[in-house]
Amino acid sequence: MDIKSIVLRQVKMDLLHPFTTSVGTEYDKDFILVEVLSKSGLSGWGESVSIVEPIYNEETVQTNWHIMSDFLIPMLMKASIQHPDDVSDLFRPIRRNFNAKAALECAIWDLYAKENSLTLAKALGGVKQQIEVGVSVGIKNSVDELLRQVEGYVNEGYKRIKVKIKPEWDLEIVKAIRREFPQVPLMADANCAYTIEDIPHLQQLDEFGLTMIEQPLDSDDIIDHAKLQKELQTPICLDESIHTVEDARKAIELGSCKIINLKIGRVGGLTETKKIHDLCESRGIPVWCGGMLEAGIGRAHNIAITSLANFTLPGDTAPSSHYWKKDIITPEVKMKDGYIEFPKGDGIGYEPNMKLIDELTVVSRTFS
Ligand SMILES: O=C(O)CCC(=O)c1ccccc1C(=O)O
Ligand SMILES: [Mg+2]
Repeated sequence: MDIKSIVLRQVKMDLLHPFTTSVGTEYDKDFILVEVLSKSGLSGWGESVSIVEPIYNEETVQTNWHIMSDFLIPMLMKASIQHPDDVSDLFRPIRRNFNAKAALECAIWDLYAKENSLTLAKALGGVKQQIEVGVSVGIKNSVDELLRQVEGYVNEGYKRIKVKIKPEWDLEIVKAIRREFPQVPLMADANCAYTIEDIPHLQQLDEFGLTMIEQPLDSDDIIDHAKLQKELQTPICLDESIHTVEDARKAIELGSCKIINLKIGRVGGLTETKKIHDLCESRGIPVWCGGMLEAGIGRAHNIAITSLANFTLPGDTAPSSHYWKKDIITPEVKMKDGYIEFPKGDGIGYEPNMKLIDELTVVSRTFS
């Protein structure tokens, strides 16, 4: 693969609705778009999931800009890349910084698929034709506000509802949702809001038939997750704790989870995502694709990876209109009866809307 230049753009978009989790509220999104241009005249695109504050993980837009500009891009420009799988090996000397690595690696994957006239899903070894879509519902000001939103999502056809929980916003809301929607596939995501002292409290969730509880305990604690899982009927799904295939292996062997949420950004790219997917498949652990409120480019990568066989649970891959007045790709991602169809075009299969991207760009830098 012959890389001619790489463009970083920091863009800013307003979210249609603020999104609140146990760690904070996002009103808008500043994030980095990566464009890798080849000598053959094609462009591959990637999007970093980092936000301005280091509250989901330790990375931010600024740390990404630094790590990409000063380390990762110089490495890429010097290397000879035969296949996108080479990129994660190339980046290995740089510790962590998973979101930064993933944004570049995703752009290389898109470029590779385009150079070989393949959809990204096909290039990744995907087999599915359409994907089931779930929705992640943030913390609200009142139970009634939450219930009316859930009702709207159920009517729109989402295949699974995920609610954000934290102490004081958990048992009451799950109970209220179950009362009105006894059958809806329901799960809860705590974003690390509990401790091992909360075992008796969390056990009270067992009676509501949740498909899983996502990341109840701290991000770097798979030991206590294993203790908790032994005391809970509800399956634990890990999100923040899993960055590598080795993390996944250890968590599975300890019994820290029964399901894994895969986020391309959190694990440093598509190659590592595939490795974790394959490991989970061989150990009987289902996976699903998480979301980080991505704009269209990141969303397109999420859709492509969800085509792999062991993504058997609905993902947080809601359509563009759930997040944005206008998305940065054409066509926008659409959902019909709770499904997203895969795009047919090469690579990510959606075209970046360059006019809109230029309008939203705060700063850009070209490396050649
Ligand atoms: O993109 C989406 O719709 C999922 C939103 C979501 O749950 C989330 C959004 C930002 C940061 C962390 C998470 C999470 O899954 O924990
Ligand atoms: Mg989560």
